[in-house]
Amino acid sequence: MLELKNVHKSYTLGGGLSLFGKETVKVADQICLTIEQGRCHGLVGESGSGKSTLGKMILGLEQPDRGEIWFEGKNMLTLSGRERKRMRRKIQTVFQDCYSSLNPRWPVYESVREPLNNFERLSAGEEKKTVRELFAAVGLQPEDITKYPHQFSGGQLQRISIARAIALKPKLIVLDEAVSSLDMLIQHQILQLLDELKTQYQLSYLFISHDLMAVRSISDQLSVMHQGRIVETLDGGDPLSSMKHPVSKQLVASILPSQPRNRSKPGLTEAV
Ligand SMILES: Nc1ncnc2c1ncn2[C@@H]1O[C@H](COP(=O)(O)OP(=O)(O)OP(=O)(O)O)[C@@H](O)[C@H]1O
Repeated sequence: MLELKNVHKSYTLGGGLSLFGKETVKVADQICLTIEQGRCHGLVGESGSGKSTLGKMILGLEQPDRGEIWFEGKNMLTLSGRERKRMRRKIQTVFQDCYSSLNPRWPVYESVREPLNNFERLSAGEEKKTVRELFAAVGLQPEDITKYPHQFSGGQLQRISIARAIALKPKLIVLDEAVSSLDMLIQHQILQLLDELKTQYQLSYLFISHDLMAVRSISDQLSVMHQGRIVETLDGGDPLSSMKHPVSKQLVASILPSQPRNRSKPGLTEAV
């Protein structure tokens, strides 16, 4: 359903006035990645490895320097503006910071209806009914729609961000650190909700996180990123025991086991 073919992206750091001149950083290097319909592809890697940039290129918020991004049989990078807009509604996102998608001065109803208002022609009554249904789908009460963001907990706000993301019945959702700011229990509940919605709406996810355990718990496939490259992709089985690349093993080693005595020592960097 989504396929990235040999995608490259670099950023040039340092302006013309910089004492150190310009430096080019590769954030996507020969990226090939496939996400099938109804499946969750997890993307894990250390901070700065290029995960978010990859998500932004899929969302059309950043342009690759080279390569192709195919979605439902069309190369997104060669579409006309109108066609791209039509396709883009099928790819939505949920970020870590739910405040960025929810206007603190609006009742949450306004934030969730915004995409419907932009893309669908619904009457006021239909719109309200749809928003109420979306709230129920993410486990919130229909009467919550009149409240403001400050009246919700972090977990409830993330449910509202998810309601907004599924409002246009997308095919793919890019979840960028979507559960990272939540405590373990709420994280578990949101992951469970995402899993249920995946089945209910036949959704595909790109689930980006630095948290290997969260990625492992929801993903059907898992890729490890390091310095702009995908160094390993695992499909099926327990990724923790099948990982072979030194970077992946280092990620596994960095998970704190419940018994401190069993913690492995980090320090695989020299093998990378
Ligand atoms: N707009 C930009 N201009 C210049 N450099 C950028 C820009 N966006 C990201 N970068 C750099 O690109 C690299 C990859 O960033 P990116 O946010 O994609 O990594 P990440 O793996 O998602 O990290 P994190 O887990 O910390 O969010 C980093 O070195 C970052 O500083």
